[in-house]
Amino acid sequence: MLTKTPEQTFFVIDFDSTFTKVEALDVLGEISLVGRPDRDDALNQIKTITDRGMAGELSFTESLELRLKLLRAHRDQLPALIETLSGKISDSFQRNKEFLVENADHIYIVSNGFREFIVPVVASLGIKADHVLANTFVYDEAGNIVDFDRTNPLSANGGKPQVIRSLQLDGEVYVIGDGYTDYEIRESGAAARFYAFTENVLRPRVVEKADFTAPSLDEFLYHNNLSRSQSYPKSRIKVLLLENVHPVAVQLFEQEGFNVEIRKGALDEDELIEAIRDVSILGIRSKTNVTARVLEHANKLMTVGAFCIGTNQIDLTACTERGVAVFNAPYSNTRSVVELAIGEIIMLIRGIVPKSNSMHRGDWDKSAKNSYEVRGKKLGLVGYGNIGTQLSVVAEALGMEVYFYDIVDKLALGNTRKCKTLDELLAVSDIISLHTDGRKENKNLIGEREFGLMKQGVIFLNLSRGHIVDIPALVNAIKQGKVIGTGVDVFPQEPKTNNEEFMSELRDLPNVILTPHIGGSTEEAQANIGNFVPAKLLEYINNGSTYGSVNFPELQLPLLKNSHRLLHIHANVPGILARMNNIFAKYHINIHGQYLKTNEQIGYVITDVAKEYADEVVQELKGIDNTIKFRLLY
Ligand SMILES: NC(=O)C1=CN([C@@H]2O[C@H](COP(=O)(O)OP(=O)(O)OC[C@H]3O[C@@H](n4cnc5c(N)ncnc54)[C@H](O)[C@@H]3O)[C@@H](O)[C@H]2O)C=CC1
Ligand SMILES: O=C(O)CCC(=O)C(=O)O
Repeated sequence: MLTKTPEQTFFVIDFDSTFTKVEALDVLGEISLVGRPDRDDALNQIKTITDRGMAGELSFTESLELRLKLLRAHRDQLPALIETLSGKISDSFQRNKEFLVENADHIYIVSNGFREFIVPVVASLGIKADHVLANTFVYDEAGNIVDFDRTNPLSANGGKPQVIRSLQLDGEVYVIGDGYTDYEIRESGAAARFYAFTENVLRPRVVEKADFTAPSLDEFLYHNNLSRSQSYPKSRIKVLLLENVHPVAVQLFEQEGFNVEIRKGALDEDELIEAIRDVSILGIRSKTNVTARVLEHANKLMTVGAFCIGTNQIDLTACTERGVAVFNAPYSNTRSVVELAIGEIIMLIRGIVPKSNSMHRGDWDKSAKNSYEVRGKKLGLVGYGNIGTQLSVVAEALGMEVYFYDIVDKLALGNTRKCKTLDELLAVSDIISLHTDGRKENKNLIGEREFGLMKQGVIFLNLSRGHIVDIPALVNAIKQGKVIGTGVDVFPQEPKTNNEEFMSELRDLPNVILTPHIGGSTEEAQANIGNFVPAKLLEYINNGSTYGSVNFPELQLPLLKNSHRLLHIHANVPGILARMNNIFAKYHINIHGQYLKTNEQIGYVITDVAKEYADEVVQELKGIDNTIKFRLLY
């Protein structure tokens, strides 16, 4: 917390890699050296000199001299530099423009860079030109940048403390920067605190020396209890992404300023318990089980994103009881599964797998025996949801007769025929493909009895969930020739990572295509999911919206404007809304908007209120019996 009021505190901010994400002279080099044959070499040299300067191997003046010589820059190139840098302002600075504008009298940019580009870039966030302390270029008559003003203390080592002292600021000085020269201000006594800014670059030597680390400006503002755009700094919110989710998801969370940890494989229950303790947002795919036991240790968990369709790996009831909202991607990979199913059906009905295998052994067996077209064959779909329906459309386009069975009464698309019972579907189909969801009741949905009902020589596919098929029964049916072609993508036990061996009785059986749960693993599907799920999670975190949640009452909320948003999750018992509104009435709170939605387990109440209210309001809302979780957003 600030020991002095903001009026008595001055904020000194570094420019390169702090206010902006980049080092300006590197960017200038990319512009000024365009078309030069030695461009790459010169850019590398510039970077090396910068690093040597930072490591103390060169004096700052020397490093500047050398870099300017290599840059061979011209005054006319500065507008392009300014434009590029303006697009590279650090995210947390952009988010907190209001703070910067409101406190402009107390903010100084102190940099070893150059005023010519710093002033216009920082002006866009309200920083005053006379509060920018930096070097200036010297040009020749033709406008070439040939030198720098050597009388400026910032062109030499130790310049920053010197210029800050010369300002004679009447109050405490807090420095925010990424470099050693920023720490030197504090070391020299010219500042009371140094915050190592690590949003763009983390220099261990600097972090080690800092009084505090600020992964973002939000963190600095939160730490000092100053006005900010985020009620709680995102850098304090930990996101754990498992099972190799697409990099675009990582990028989306990082852009928002979250603290993101990624792991390639799935975690077992004990590993997840260990990893989840301080996690607020968890991202998984199909192999990580989020059990009630895991949730007991997940005190900070707000939301889980299943980067896939199936959510049977998540104990949804336990999540709801604990106020954890779960989201998935119900459509993003459906097309990929459909394409794989169609491909496999054709390969299996033609017996391509054994033919290809014998070719690899050098055998040439050109024959039409047991090879068929799909046209006119009866395809039976068990489960007529998002995948089943798409598959029916594509299969009909190939001339197949499609039948389906679903426990819910579904509209038949095209010429598809609805079967009244599973038995009816099993008996009529030449090819059977499973597309039910993974609910527990579907365990061993297809077993000995069901294989017995199928036609002799049926083709059988399971690309849905492993536990839906009794594997020994399937193995039997294959061995007895009942099933003559099989495609299986999902298994009751799947390896957690690519390093584990796949164990199954289905290995080494004839005309069986085994795939490692990759029905939805295409570049397109994974990129779609990588964008879709974070968007849902961010809407929930930033706005409270639960639209598309698989376990929470769905609320699509308006954007928050000039209000504070109070989010109250409670067990669905009578009287909670009345108790909340009594508290609002007691404290004369002006309500801007209120939204309530319940499901069997919980109620979710969002109240937008005027920004000024007593601290006790939040405490009393949290204290209502049966409250599960409370959050405040602004
Ligand atoms: N192999 C892979 O990589 C992928 C697998 N999947 C899995 O595919 C399956 C289907 O996905 P979607 O079509 O998106 O799901 P969905 O939820 O849209 O459709 C499932 C359908 O199955 C029906 N159903 C449930 N139990 C049934 C039963 N016992 N008998 C008949 N119908 C039943 C439901 O009423 C629903 O219409 C899911 O299990 C999903 O997890 C999804 C994507 C990728
Ligand atoms: O890609 C994955 O990890 C799982 C795909 C899947 O089974 C699903 O989307 O339900």
